[in-house]
Amino acid sequence: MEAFYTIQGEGAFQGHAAYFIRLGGCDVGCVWCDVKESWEAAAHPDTEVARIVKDASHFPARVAVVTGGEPLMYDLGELTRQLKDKGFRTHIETSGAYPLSGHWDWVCFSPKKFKEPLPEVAQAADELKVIVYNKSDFKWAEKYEALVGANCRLFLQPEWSQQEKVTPLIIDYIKANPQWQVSLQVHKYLDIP
Ligand SMILES: C[S@@+](CC[C@H](N)C(=O)[O-])C[C@H]1O[C@@H](n2cnc3c(N)ncnc32)[C@H](O)[C@@H]1O
Ligand SMILES: Nc1nc2[nH]cc(C(=O)O)c2c(=O)[nH]1
Ligand code: SF4
Ligand SMILES: [Mg+2]
Repeated sequence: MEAFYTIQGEGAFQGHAAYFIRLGGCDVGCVWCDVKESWEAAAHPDTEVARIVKDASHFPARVAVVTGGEPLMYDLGELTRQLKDKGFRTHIETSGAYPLSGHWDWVCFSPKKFKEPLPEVAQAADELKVIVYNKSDFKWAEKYEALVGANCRLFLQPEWSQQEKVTPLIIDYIKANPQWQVSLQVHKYLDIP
């Protein structure tokens, strides 16, 4: 759908320069999704994997973040192979609703109530990032905390439109459950992609 060089705004790599590769297509249907224009894969032109990787190589950072849409709707073996050949660390942002494919240095798993995630993705997660839209999402976070591995980093991220309401709840929750960290979408505050 698009690719852009920016600062990772969320989670464990927040603040690091990275090349984002956004794949079109998603049927998870999050009511608050901040890239609904990505949902319809056919609305975006196909791009050759080699073209994507060549474009990425023009920038100095060697972290590529594959996102979407839901990137695991595709077999990501070839894309990640070519990125690794060019020296990139490969990171993925996924809801975990489709089987894991590709070779990843970092898996950010953000499970959604709108489409059941697969346990194999929870097991592979390096980072669990739960979006908090209302207070029922803390129970949802705990459900997935129990499914990820022992070394998985744990983040709670306010849903953008609800941040004034839910950020104070997140702060109280993390003070009581210090294994969790807060993740803010800093690119939105910085007004960068
Ligand atoms: C647009 S999604 C694309 C990747 C994948 N479909 C997923 O949901 O993980 C990228 C990240 O943005 C988060 N996100 C989407 N809409 C959001 C919103 N309104 N507020 C906060 N985070 C949001 C998702 O949870 C995910 O972690
Ligand atoms: N700067 C920036 N950081 C991000 N982290 C995850 C994003 C995503 O949409 O997957 C994202 C994004 O869209 N922009
Ligand atoms: S899974 Fe990701 S891309 Fe799909 S609707 Fe939800 S937030 Fe948007
Ligand atoms: Mg985004």
